[in-house]
Amino acid sequence: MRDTRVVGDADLLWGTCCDLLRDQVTDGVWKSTFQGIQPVAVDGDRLVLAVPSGVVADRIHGTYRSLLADALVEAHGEPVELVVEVHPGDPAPAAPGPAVAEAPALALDEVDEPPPLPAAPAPPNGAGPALPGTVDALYTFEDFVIGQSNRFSFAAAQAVAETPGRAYNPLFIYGDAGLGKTHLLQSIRAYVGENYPGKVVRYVSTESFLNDFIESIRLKAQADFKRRYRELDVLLVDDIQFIEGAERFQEEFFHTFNELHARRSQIVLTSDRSPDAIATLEHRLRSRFKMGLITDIQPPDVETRMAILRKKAERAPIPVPDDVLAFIATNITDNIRELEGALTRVSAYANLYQRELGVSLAEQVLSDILGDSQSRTVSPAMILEKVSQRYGFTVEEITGKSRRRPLVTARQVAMYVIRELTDLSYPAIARDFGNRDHTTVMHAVSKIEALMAERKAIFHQVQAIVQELKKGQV
Ligand SMILES: Nc1ncnc2c1ncn2[C@@H]1O[C@H](COP(=O)(O)OP(=O)(O)OP(=O)(O)O)[C@@H](O)[C@H]1O
Repeated sequence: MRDTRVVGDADLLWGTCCDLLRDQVTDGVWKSTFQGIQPVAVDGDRLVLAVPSGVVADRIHGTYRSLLADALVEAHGEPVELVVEVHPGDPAPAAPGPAVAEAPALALDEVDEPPPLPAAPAPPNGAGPALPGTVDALYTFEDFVIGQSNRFSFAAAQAVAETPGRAYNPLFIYGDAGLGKTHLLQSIRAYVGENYPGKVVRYVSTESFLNDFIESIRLKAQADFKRRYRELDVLLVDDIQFIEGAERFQEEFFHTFNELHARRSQIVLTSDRSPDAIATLEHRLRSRFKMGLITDIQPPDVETRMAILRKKAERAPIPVPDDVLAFIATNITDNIRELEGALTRVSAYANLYQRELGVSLAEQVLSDILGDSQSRTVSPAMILEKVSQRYGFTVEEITGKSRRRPLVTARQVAMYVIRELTDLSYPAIARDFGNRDHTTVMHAVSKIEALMAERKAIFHQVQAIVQELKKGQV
């Protein structure tokens, strides 16, 4: 039983500790050991954690003992006595729903310990353990701003979430990068998770799906792979255009699709282009993609941009007046990520320096960016080079595996800037950083966003990198 009197503090302490740990372990270790841990209570300097199995408890007492102790000291300010309880099958209380987290798709060279044992018996609905406050929870239908440009896609996504497998099957949503496709997919996942606790949902990026397929062949575990992707009620596949050129995977996906469709499981696909524009898509797969409903998302008009900013401003560190939002919405026109980045910078600056947030301050903070924001194309290579110059690490170090603290910050800044200034999706960025899991990039982006409002050094580093790139100073 969770002690409700002190559990809030425990969540806070453990959440901070997780932020620190997440940067220091591989994705494999994170998922096999730390992700399923739940804070139970904190009492003075004593923290009680629930772990899903004896195996995880052993790892915490053994291999990760000092790592965890250091993170707890840093999070709490002084040493913490740790009590570990084994709670098999304890569902995550703050999980957004029973949806299955993205398949681990472990790149085996990233795992610095033997492949993990299943951490806990899965609850009947297939729920994976989830952490309070994971970035995915940000994406819900409630947070999605509806406008002319996305109304139809939103309505279709909501319809399939409300009646999975009954409305349109498959639903195929396409549109340029950064216009909200991932947001809609994650919203379906959260909605079904909340409203249909019995249904098994899987969200997966096409790259992870493909990795998983390749691994299943390598490990001769195809039966397991089939079970993971075919025994589902809802399959949500992001960025399906990456299936282009992967012939064997197209064949496999064709059979997966047919089986899911035959059992009336809902399939939702997103892509940066229509099925007809995916060049090397097998004919039979193309016709499957077109047999349900196809919707597209266009760049938002100024009212929608304004409304998106207003929504986003609810999470800003200080209130942002409407005229500042209008200034940003009129000056940044076709890229929602850049729109959000501008708001983050302006509100972070006003918060850090306790300045009144008005249009003139916004103009000042964004002056260099606004000059030619539409014209200059910034590539990931240029961003990595710039981050490398500023932090004094080589590009190989920044995209590599070492988890030394200053290097991790440089890496997270690079991920943040790439996400904001280029069209690359989370999985595509993750691939450029040594085939990491895309959730690592999501985590880095939200972490840097938060740090910009708290630490002047980080704010100025990001600001300088973005401005210099925009001015073409490579
Ligand atoms: N209509 C909207 N309302 C609120 N936020 C939005 C909307 N559209 C996009 N966003 C936000 O813009 C950002 C980019 O959206 P998202 O990642 O879903 O784009 P995408 O189309 O999946 O692009 P990519 O495939 O490149 O990742 C996210 O932070 C998302 O929450």
